Amino acid sequence: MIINFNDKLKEVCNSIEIDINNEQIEQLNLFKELLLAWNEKMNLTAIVDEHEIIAKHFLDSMIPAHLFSEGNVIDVGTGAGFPILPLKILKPQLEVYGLDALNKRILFLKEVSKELGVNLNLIHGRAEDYAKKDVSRETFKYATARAVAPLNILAEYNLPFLKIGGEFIAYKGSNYKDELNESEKALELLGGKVKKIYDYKVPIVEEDKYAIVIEKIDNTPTRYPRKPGIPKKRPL
Ligand SMILES: C[S@@+](CC[C@H](N)C(=O)[O-])C[C@H]1O[C@@H](n2cnc3c(N)ncnc32)[C@H](O)[C@@H]1O
Repeated sequence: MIINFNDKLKEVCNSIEIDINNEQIEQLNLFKELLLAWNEKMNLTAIVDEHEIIAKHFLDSMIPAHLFSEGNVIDVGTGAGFPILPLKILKPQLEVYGLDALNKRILFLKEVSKELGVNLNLIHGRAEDYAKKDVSRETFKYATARAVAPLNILAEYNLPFLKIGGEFIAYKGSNYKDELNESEKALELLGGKVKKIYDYKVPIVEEDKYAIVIEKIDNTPTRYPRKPGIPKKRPL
């Protein structure tokens, strides 16, 4: 099977009614090339097959882009930049932040954003620490997370960053219903409420995915997030 990346990018953008121009297509291509090249030297992603990288990283990150309008977004556990970098390329009006506990991934993203000419703010640190800081606490319109932790843990990482009315958009797989059931208490404690669930299929791999949109309806009590490691060890 031969996949034409550019055709897939156009197809996906067409289906979500977002315009994509040649410059954006070039940026996504360059990002893919840099990811493939750097991944040979350091562990950026466990997925190595190019078709899977296109589908599971790029297209999966892009399809929910229409859920974002404008404002600032923090991607918690951004890793090699998914979903935040494809989102920024598709929606340049977003002010984007990528946070990760692993510095080598942040260094990779510094290099990529420089090469692409994209303004991506990068923070090396843990969500539990960064969400306590005045500069970041309850200051974001959107928070995202993909492949980082189950939803009850993610809620404690992400909801403290949001201002009231903001949205946490969690990229999830078919296990999302169980994760949602186990997150009821966490959402209530942290000031979140499920607003909608957007379901989609990732082309090429034909995988069912779900973007869970959780609205921040109340301030998060200052005791959350708890100390680094505690949300994972003792989920709410
Ligand atoms: C499996 S990777 C996923 C990366 C990317 N979001 C994706 O979808 O490809 C998970 C990332 O989350 C980061 N991470 C996990 N817990 C974190 C925390 N508490 N604070 C910041 N980063 C965290 C890890 O360092 C890792 O880079």
